[in-house]
Amino acid sequence: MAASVETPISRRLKHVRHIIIVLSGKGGVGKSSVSTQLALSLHARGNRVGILDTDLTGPSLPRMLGVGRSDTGVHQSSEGWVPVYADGAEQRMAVMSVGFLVKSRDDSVVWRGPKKNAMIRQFLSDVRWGELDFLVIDTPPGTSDEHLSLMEHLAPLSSRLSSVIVTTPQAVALSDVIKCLSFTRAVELPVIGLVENMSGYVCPCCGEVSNIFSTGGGEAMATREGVDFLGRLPVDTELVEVLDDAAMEAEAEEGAQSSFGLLERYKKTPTFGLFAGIADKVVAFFD
Ligand SMILES: Nc1ncnc2c1ncn2[C@@H]1O[C@H](COP(=O)(O)OP(=O)(O)OP(=O)(O)O)[C@@H](O)[C@H]1O
Repeated sequence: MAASVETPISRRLKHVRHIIIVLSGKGGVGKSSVSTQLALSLHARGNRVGILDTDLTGPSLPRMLGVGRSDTGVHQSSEGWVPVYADGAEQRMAVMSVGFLVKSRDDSVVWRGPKKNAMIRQFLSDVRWGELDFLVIDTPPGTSDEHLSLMEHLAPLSSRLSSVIVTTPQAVALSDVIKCLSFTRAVELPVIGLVENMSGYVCPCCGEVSNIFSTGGGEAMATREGVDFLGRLPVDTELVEVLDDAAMEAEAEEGAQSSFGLLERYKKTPTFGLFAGIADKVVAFFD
C-alpha cells in the first residue's frame, strides 16, 4: 500500500490517531451493532471517537445511535460538513452517515460504483472530524465497491489503519470470514481480531447461556488463520431494547441533534461488561 503522499483526505484526517474498519463476511451478523458498541466502549474510556457509516444502501448507525436526521441536511460550515453528535455527554461522539443526507429515512439509495466512491471520498475529505483518538468505520457486508474505495482513499494513512472482523458462530458465516480475511491480506490491512457475535443466548431470568447455534467456531477459525480472537457476545435482549429505543429516539429527533443518554443506558446492558474485554484487546493492539 502506498503511503506518505499528502491528499485532501490525509490533511483532513491528520489529527485522527487510529482508524478501525469493521468488516463482516455476510450481512446481519451484527457488524453495525459491534461498530456501535466498539465506538461507545472506546468513548466511555475517555477517548475522542468518531463513527462513520459507509453502508450507503442500508445505513443503520443513525438509528442505532439514536440520532435524528437534520431537517436541512448535514450542516455545512466554512471548514466542511459538521458531523451529527450522538449523546449529550460532555464529550460528544461525531457520527456521519448517508442516513443523514437522504430526504426521508425510508428512502433507499441506489447508486453505482462511481457515485458510491465519490460519497465515501466526501465523507473522508469534507467532514470536520477534528481531533480523534479513534475513527470507527462501519462497512457494508462482504467486500464490495465501498471497501475498495475506502482502501484507495485511505492508502496515504495506511500506518493508522486496522480492522475488526465480525462473525456469528454458524458455518456459513464462518466460510465468509475467510473471504474477508483474504481481502485484508490482499490490501495489507492489519486485523486486530475477530469478534463472534450472537454466540449463545443469555436467559434474562437466570443468566444461563444456551448455545442456539454451534459455538467456538470463531475462536477455532481465528487460531487457524493466525488472527486474534477478541471475544464472543451473546444475544442480549437488553441491548435489543436499548437499540430499539434508540431507533425510536432517532425517529423523534428529526431536525435536532440528540441529547439521548444512550451511553448511560448502554452501560447498564450485560453486553457492555462483556465488550470491555474486547475493547481492552483493541486498545492493547495499539500499545
Ligand atoms: N449481540 C446481540 N444481541 C442481540 N441482538 C443483536 C446482537 N447483535 C446484533 N443484534 C441485532 O441483530 C440485528 C442485525 O444487527 P446489525 O444491523 O448490527 O447487523 P449487520 O451485520 O450490520 O447487518 P447489515 O448486513 O444490515 O449491515 C439488529 O437488529 C441488531 O440489533
